[in-house]
Amino acid sequence: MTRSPIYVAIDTPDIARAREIAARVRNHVGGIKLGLEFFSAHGQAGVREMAALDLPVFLDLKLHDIPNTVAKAVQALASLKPAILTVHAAGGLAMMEDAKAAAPVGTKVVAVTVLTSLDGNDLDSIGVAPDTHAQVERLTLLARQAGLDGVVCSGNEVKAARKLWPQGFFVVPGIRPADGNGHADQKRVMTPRQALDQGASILVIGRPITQADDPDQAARAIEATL
Ligand SMILES: O=C(O)c1cc(=O)[nH]c(=O)n1[C@@H]1O[C@H](COP(=O)(O)O)[C@@H](O)[C@H]1O
Repeated sequence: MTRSPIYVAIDTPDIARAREIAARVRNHVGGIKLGLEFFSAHGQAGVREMAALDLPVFLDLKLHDIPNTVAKAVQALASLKPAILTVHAAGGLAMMEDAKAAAPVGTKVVAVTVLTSLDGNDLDSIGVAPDTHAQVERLTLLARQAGLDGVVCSGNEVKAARKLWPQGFFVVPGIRPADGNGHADQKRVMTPRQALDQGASILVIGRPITQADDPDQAARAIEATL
């Protein structure tokens, strides 16, 4: 049986709730994603507890600092052996190279390009040319040059990015089912089916599953569209 491409983003500081969601959706997802909210509340002990549920763990800490600091942080996380670990591509080439060198064998290190919560106006406001496509493409090439495994981008850019890096691993968040209500803080969104068709390797889906009355049913319904 091939694994589902869905990683469910378990964004909660409540570990009992995190365990409950993971247990309920486990047959309809390929893994769980633990990010800043969960890690800030529970740290490595919490990640180990969730890893005991025996689903691949995507540790999304979006590391972004000078190369030495990021490399040492990756070393400090290495014993967790996450399936996937994130850094920010905007940290630059040397930071990404050093992050990859410090990561355990078997951990995919992927770089966040342009957050899915940003649009062209947001890029302009931080002094970056207001073209999300061009910026994603540029950072994808940089991540490739650094020897990373892939990048994180929205479904809108994944086709163009994959063209630049056919063997890359493409993580796509900002996923909203067609019948869902509201994008919340996400600006560049796409349906699960479209994102896969455009070249996503995996889909990161949080609130459409975790905030549903029945997370298992929500995951199942999304899986049925794939
Ligand atoms: O790296 C990520 O996973 C990520 C990158 C990005 O550009 N946008 C983005 O939303 N994410 C993460 O994907 C998840 C999206 O959650 P929902 O909007 O609830 O589906 C969150 O855990 C975010 O931290």
